[in-house]
Amino acid sequence: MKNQNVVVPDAKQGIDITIAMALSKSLFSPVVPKPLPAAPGGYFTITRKRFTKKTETGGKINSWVDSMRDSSPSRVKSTTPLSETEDKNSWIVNHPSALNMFEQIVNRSKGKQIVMFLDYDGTLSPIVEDPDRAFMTSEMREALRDVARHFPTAIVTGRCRDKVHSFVRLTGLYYAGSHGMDIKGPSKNSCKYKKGYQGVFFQPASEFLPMIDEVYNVMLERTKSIPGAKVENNKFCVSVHFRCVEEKMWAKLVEQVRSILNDYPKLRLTQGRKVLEIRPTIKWDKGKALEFLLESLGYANSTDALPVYIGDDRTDEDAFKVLRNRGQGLGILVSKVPKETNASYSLQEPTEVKDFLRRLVEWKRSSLQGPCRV
Ligand SMILES: O=P(O)(O)OC[C@H]1O[C@H](O[C@H]2O[C@H](CO)[C@@H](O)[C@H](O)[C@H]2O)[C@H](O)[C@@H](O)[C@@H]1O
Repeated sequence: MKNQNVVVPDAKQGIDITIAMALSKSLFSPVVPKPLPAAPGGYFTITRKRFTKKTETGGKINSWVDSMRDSSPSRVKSTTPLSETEDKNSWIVNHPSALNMFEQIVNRSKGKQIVMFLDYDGTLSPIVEDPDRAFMTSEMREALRDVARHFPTAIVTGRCRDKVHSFVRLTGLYYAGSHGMDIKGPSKNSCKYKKGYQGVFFQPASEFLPMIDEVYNVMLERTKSIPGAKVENNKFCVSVHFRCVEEKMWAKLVEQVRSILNDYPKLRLTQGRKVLEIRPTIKWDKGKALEFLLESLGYANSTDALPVYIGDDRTDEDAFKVLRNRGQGLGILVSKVPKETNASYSLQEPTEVKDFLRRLVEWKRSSLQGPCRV
């Protein structure tokens, strides 16, 4: 065993690394983030100790495989046994539909600048089997384009930034790829949000690039014998998809990932929707990316902004948590089923996200026109 704590990063060290890298890598970013508080990671992470013990004692690998079955945040657990309908009812009371609560939401934005943060997969595009074909509808693109015309807007995704850009195909937005480890703002000319804007570019994990490339190639090789497994190079992280892998092969897949982690102690493992993600141990996630972007926009500690974050995945919980802890802004979880979440509102699926975005634009347009005059 080379390393004992691959998955749970040393928070203090992570912050130091992040800041040191921000300062030392001569990034073209005009914005260097202040040290951020070490919030607990919101990932589903498996400590190396637990992972190893269970796999090496044989047979216990099932517990890991069990967790793979439930790739999204776990369903709400209650101490009082509730029927499924009651469970769903109480959840929806606590996480009402953002469409039904639209008036309340825009009322909260009075006198504030709404800043939109949107996850990609499962939020702007429906979940599909082939990650390379997770396209947005043209209606969604239109709604997103209109939103970005009226509000500062960022796409925050686990995907490689270039890939998500090729799906979204819109300028004038911030793109935060690789779970926020690759942030690029709009070009100077296409940015309408900030006076004197000089561009934003931030890659807190840049030193991991060669390692991630290596791991991607090794992982490709090691998963060749597992039908349906797909390995995706997301630049600062590697995704190992098991959506199309037969369940009986999951244990083998986990073994392959585990052997990689043994060889690369500076990497950790997290889990998304039917996907295992190998990423650097630095303390950086979608929540940190959200804070960084708010700061870049000039809303670091400001009460003048209302950040709205919409996402469907476990990794989006880091951003929901940041909003909850700041007591500012609102998180909207995209889900058809009750899930444990730090979000305050819900939407069922990407089509509802599109409706919400459209309503925001309509509301903004009508508020710009002001009251009707006769
Ligand atoms: O942060 P996100 O934008 O939600 O990205 C997270 C991962 O999304 C993609 O995988 C997921 O969507 C695929 C297409 O619908 C689906 O086939 C897969 O099962 C999902 O996990 C993407 O391919 C990953 O690289 C992202 O990390």
